[in-house]
Amino acid sequence: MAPHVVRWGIMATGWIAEMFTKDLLNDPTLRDVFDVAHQVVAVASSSSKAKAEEFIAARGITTACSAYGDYESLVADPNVDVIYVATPHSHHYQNVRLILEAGKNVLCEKAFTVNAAQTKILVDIAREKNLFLMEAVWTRYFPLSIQIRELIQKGEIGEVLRVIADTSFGDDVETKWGTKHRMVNPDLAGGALLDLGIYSLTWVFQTLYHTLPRDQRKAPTVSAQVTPYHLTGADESTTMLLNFPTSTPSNGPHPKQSHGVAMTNIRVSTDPDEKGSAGPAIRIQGTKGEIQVPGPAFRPESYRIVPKKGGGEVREVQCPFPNNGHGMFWEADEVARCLRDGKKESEGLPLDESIVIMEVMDEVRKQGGLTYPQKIESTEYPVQL
Ligand SMILES: NC(=O)C1=CN([C@@H]2O[C@H](COP(=O)(O)OP(=O)(O)OC[C@H]3O[C@@H](n4cnc5c(N)ncnc54)[C@H](OP(=O)(O)O)[C@@H]3O)[C@@H](O)[C@H]2O)C=CC1
Ligand SMILES: O=C1OC[C@@H](O)[C@H](O)[C@H]1O
Repeated sequence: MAPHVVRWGIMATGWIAEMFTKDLLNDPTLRDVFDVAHQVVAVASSSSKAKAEEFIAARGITTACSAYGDYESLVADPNVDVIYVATPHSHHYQNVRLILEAGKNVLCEKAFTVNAAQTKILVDIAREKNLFLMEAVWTRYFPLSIQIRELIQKGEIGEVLRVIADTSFGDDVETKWGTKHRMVNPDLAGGALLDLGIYSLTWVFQTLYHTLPRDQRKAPTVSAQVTPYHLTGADESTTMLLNFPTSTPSNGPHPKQSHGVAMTNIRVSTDPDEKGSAGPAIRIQGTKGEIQVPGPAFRPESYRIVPKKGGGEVREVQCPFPNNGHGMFWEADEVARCLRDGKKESEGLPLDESIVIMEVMDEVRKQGGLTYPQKIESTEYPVQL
């Protein structure tokens, strides 16, 4: 049977838009996907039409593809099924709302928005208008993540009681990021938490929360420490301790709760010598053993199942990225299947889970005194940023 083809519009022409588009153009059959396929039919740049044209040419797109010099024209294009939003997180609320108001489906880069209030409004609008909406947390859709979630659900490592996840870059922050780059610029909702901490939280949530039946998923309590970057006030280091209550009785005498330790830092690294000497970026610890995942947390290539002493051999599982892909095609395949099947959200990251994670980040920011300019925290629409 012919694959279901989804027609994509790309909003913005920066780094991740390039990576995502390359993956859309990667032949799905080379990753054993035969039921869906992708076409890039429009690209919009807020800078100029020429920039969108250059992007299309540089990606080698030879099928019909419109170039727009503003985002409004993209959302009005009747040929587009779904728009991928690749602007800085400061702009996601305004951009996604523009798309939803125009009646189109959306895949929006992480972090979904600046705060939970913005996410909730977008979710409400998508639901009211019966549109598809998904936060583009690509890591969730890797076969590696799916396998690990299934192993946990099958009880491979027993009851999971603690997860430690780190997503940290050991950068010379002043030299590498200065004050204007989106990584550290408060006007663009910069900082470690929203950019990288979301991956540590993804690991904590996809193992301790998402693996439970929906009616047993409960928001965690949070305690956090935040260190501001002295030049801009955006966070350069955030450490979070999450406590998840569980409603099911434990299989032993231990307490009915699990802990997540989610860390992010842009001055010290998960992997300082880039040889893995520091050990796994993620440890998922259960009563029968643990699963270890070498970093980076956003794009791991392997994992290890380490049974408790006497429980069997250590097993190493490699999860390569087919055809030199970046790995974003798996989330795109998920979007295509949801659209084909008439689903309005993805099971891999339901909208209510995105909201809970945004609420956790709100609480972390509150405890750490991390604020952004009112203009980008606002739920007002439309606002020119
Ligand atoms: N999933 C992943 O692995 C990754 C996700 N990301 C996420 O993607 C988003 C974009 O990141 P990235 O591509 O690295 O960023 P870039 O700065 O490379 O690109 C952002 C693009 O957004 C558009 N834009 C619109 N308004 C502004 C503005 N005021 N300032 C800057 N850019 C603007 C520009 O495109 P134009 O001029 O064409 O409109 C710009 O090129 C972020 O939310 C980030 O968290 C980033 C990296 C990796
Ligand atoms: O989402 C991301 O993942 C990859 C990192 O290199 C990037 O800074 C971040 O935005």
